[in-house]
Amino acid sequence: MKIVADNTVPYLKGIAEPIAEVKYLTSKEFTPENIKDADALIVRSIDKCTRELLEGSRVKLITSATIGFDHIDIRYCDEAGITWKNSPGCNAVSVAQYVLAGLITIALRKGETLQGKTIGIVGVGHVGKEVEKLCSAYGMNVLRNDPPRAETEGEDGFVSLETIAEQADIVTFHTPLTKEGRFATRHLAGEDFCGKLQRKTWFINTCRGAIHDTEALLRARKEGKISELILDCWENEPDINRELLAMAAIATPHIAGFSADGKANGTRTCLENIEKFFHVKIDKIGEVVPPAPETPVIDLDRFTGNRIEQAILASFNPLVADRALRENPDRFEWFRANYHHPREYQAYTIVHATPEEAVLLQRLGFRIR
Ligand SMILES: NC(=O)C1=CN([C@@H]2O[C@H](COP(=O)(O)OP(=O)(O)OC[C@H]3O[C@@H](n4cnc5c(N)ncnc54)[C@H](O)[C@@H]3O)[C@@H](O)[C@H]2O)C=CC1
Ligand SMILES: O=C(O)C(=O)[C@H](O)COP(=O)(O)O
Repeated sequence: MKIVADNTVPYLKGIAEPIAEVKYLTSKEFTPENIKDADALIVRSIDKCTRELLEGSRVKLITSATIGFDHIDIRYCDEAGITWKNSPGCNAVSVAQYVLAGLITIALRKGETLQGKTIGIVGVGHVGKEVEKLCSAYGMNVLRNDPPRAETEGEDGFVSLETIAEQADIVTFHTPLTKEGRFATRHLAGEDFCGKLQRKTWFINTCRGAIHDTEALLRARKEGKISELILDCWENEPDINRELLAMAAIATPHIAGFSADGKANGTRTCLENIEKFFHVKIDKIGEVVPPAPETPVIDLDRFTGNRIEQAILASFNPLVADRALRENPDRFEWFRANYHHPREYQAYTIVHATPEEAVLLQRLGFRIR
């Protein structure tokens, strides 16, 4: 069997080699010529799996180490008999931890507390549910919007997008990017939505750039309808809008889902998909694990104030990627390919927590000693 894999999928090299010939390519090298004799492709969101790439190839399976699959032309794949798979939920916790870290960063900067603020979550799937878990545990009120779920499960527990615009202090988007159908999300955060914002909203996009309309966002920010922007996803990545970058409170190069844990989950899922599809056994899958954190113990006595918040930011601080991107916006994709993947809370043990601190930190996912 022959596998062609993106050479920036972490923890993959050497794992499938016992059962397949594996060729590693950069995203640019994903050309019809280079993939034509592959049985399976292991891809990331930067590898566009289009008709142009796939037509005439012998590819039978495309497996993406990502949650999103808007880079795969699924209509063409279905037509051509190519099975495609994403990695549902692989980095959902990572995105939720990014959102909480971003909110804490801004709250500390403004001298405000998040407790008691209302966050509106648009799209309550794998990621949205994790965001809800963390924000509720941290003491925030949650409004949930998910029309496809409301339609199948009933309206209870869900509100309209209009209610979110009017009542939420913070709005965070966690939908897939879809361009057609009743629930299409392209430019969901456009003129209409931004026009309805009532509360000098903090706006977060960590799903896909095109769910917001850049011009509408810029206008809402200038008019004060949006007071804080946390942007991980941008229209036209990697060529991002520089004015929006300058206006964002936190700006990162699409790394919200880039925890080491999430990356390992994505890689493992791809390998499991290959096992199932080709009826093979990849013995080394168990070796796909994230490395231990450099400092696995977080001592709260190290911090003079805001000890819980400082512990959270010690595990992941979005300002590191933010500063790098602002200094070199042209290196958007380079930062993503050369990112130092942080571990999630579960990899850290907290010491010297008071009983109250321990309860909250444990609820967020940290270990306590
Ligand atoms: N920045 C990053 O690094 C990452 C970004 N993502 C993005 O986040 C997206 C969501 O991920 P998951 O939660 O795992 O997906 P999911 O499929 O588990 O959940 C998406 C939810 O959005 C809902 N939805 C669909 N259309 C909607 C609409 N018009 N309005 C409101 N809700 C709508 C769906 O019903 C579903 O419950 C992914 O498709 C991906 O594009 C995911 C991981 C990392
Ligand atoms: O999982 C997704 O969906 C994402 O957006 C990923 O975090 C993007 O990961 P890469 O495709 O850049 O590896």
